[in-house]
Amino acid sequence: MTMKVAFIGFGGVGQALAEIFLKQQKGEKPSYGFEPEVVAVSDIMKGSVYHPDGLNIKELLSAARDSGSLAAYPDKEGLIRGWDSMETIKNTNADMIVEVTFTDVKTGQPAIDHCRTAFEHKKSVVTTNKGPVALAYDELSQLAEKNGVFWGFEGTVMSGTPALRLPVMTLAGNEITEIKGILNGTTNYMITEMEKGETYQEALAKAQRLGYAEADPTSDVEGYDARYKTAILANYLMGEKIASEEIYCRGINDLTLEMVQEALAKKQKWRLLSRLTKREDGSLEASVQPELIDGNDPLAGVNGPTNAIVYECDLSGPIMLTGAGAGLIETGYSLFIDIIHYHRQSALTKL
Ligand SMILES: NC(=O)C1=CN([C@@H]2O[C@H](COP(=O)(O)OP(=O)(O)OC[C@H]3O[C@@H](n4cnc5c(N)ncnc54)[C@H](OP(=O)(O)O)[C@@H]3O)[C@@H](O)[C@H]2O)C=CC1
Ligand SMILES: N[C@@H](CC=O)C(=O)O
Repeated sequence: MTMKVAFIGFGGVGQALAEIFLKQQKGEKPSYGFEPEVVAVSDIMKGSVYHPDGLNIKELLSAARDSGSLAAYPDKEGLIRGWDSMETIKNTNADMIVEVTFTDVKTGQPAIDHCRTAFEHKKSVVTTNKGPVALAYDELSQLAEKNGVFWGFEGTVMSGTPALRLPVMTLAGNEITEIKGILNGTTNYMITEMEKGETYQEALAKAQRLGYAEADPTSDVEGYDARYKTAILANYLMGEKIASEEIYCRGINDLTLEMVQEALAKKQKWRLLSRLTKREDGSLEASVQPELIDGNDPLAGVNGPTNAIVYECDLSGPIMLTGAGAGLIETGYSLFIDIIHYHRQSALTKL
């Protein structure tokens, strides 16, 4: 089955998913029941192209990478240029919108409007953008359901590591009473580099070069990115509504090389930890802050952009999941997981 896809935003993560589609087209990956046809890309700086019969993925990637502009994408009869994100969502024949614009930690926009418009036009969405899930989960999930379309957001927490689908699907039947984890790749990478002797600024610059950091890295270092992910876990996994701003939040911006080295000398480590605990009355206590942990703690062994999460379950006991927390291919893969699940789900409902 052909799936017509439109990319809204075409930065590192969007391009990584396009690479995976290219592998699928070349037969280097199985079809998993669908053939992706990229019909549109709309990016605020790189420009926009649309062709109802599909675009050439290799040429899209070359244009974006070699010249930084889709103006370099070859002309073809029927090609439309210049549609902004909303025009692309509303007017193209795409049935799957890949929303991969930047995460805005204050308003969640324009991504919330992108999702809302897609659902109102009966188009499915996969996204790695944390804003819509952290700030508008109830409204958007109801809108998607009302319009009979799919909304996937696995990559919003721990990129390609299935931190959302694993507890919902595989740990079904448990009550999750507590979650703790390292949920930001940039800061964990920075702390690990500081353990090796790099300064805070050197470590941040490297994390940015490697594609781990947000467009505005203040979100990473001041803890807001981890706070968003903590809100997503609360809303989606623990069934308790908690607004992102209700979560106590302190980042790693006060952590110095000396503090990190001093901890190491005492066989301890600093880690930016997110915590969610269910109180007796069912409400949640939530925080994000740097914590000093013992060198023997399993979370102390989680290094670099790798993240980890521990789910305290009433029946199975604690389950720890560890894997990539950031990274372009890994996050592009998270979108691919969502799309595969969407196709499996659609196939089942047709039975
Ligand atoms: N990188 C990672 O490891 C992870 C990223 N994420 C999330 O995935 C999303 C994408 O990340 P990433 O690809 O790394 O980020 P990038 O900054 O590389 O890409 C975002 C792209 O969206 C474009 N854009 C911004 N606003 C608009 C708009 N209104 N309409 C169309 N395009 C727009 C940007 O344009 P320009 O830059 O030219 O202004 C840029 O090309 C983010 O929300 C991020 O939080 C989630 C998990 C991990
Ligand atoms: N900037 C984020 C990217 C993934 O969400 C991080 O470093 O974790």
